[in-house]
Amino acid sequence: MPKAHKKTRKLPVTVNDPRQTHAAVPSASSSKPTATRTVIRRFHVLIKRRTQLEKAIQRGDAIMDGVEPRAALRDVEQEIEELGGLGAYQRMSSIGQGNDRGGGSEKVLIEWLKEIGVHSAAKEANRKLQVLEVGALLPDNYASCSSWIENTPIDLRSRHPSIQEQDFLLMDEGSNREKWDIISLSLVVNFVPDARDRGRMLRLAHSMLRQGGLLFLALPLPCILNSRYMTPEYLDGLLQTIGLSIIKSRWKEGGKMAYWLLRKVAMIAPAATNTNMYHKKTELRKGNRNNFAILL
Ligand SMILES: C[S@@+](CC[C@H](N)C(=O)[O-])C[C@H]1O[C@@H](n2cnc3c(N)ncnc32)[C@H](O)[C@@H]1O
Repeated sequence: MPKAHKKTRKLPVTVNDPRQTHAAVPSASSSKPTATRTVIRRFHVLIKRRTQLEKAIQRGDAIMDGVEPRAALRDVEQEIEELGGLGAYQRMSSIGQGNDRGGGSEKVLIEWLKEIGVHSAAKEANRKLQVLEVGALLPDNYASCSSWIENTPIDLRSRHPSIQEQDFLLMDEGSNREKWDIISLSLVVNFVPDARDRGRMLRLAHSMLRQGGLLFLALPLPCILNSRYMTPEYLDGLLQTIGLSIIKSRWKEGGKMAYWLLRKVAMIAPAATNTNMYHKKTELRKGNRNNFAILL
């Protein structure tokens, strides 16, 4: 196994990650927050563009936005490669996590689980909660809770032997149905380039949670406060339609992150709500906004 890097070592963006645990994470000061955010944003743009171009190629489009899709896809893939690929994105994200949030978002989830009594109930029942952590950059985020949480970390690209390399969207729904007590989607839904795949991700999480199970969702705040297609109220309605009821939420104006704790409840009957508004993009706000959307 490659050696863990020292805490203070600076890494160029193109260097592949060492197999890290919490103990081996570079300090937050090892990369400037603005540089980190710029690279992360560029990755999101490139990954979205890649999906659009792949779809255009599948449709057989000769031209997309004035360019030949295959040539444009090659350029996008080259730029992703030059930035260091998914490995560099993950390393930047783990640094950004420290800079922006004072640590990983699992801290928020653990705090909430204690607040709502889930932690003491699990301890009393002497039963470990089965947690599926999607998009895990480190293998040991829940190590401090090992007496009451059994965590299964997965990611598209595993950075450690204990993290399963698995696309959540490709997990077998049948064998995972109602299997999990808690699923964490922290900064994962916004990584998914396609608005319908984001909705599919939330629906799949709902299906994989046991009745009364909990979904932890974390998004960059601009996804809900500065999007043309998304507001906190819209997200609430969409989640209710899926059968996810908000029991906790946290963000502050001017902050960077938004967090929700959602409970799996029965799905709202389609007649009781206007589900159509979640099937196609509807402009909810005008002006200089981003285009983040989730569609069912
Ligand atoms: C910005 S990082 C977030 C990491 C961490 N959860 C956090 O809150 O800081 C997003 C991670 O999600 C992973 N990811 C994105 N889509 C995924 C999917 N469909 N299945 C599994 N992992 C996924 C990416 O590979 C990346 O490592």
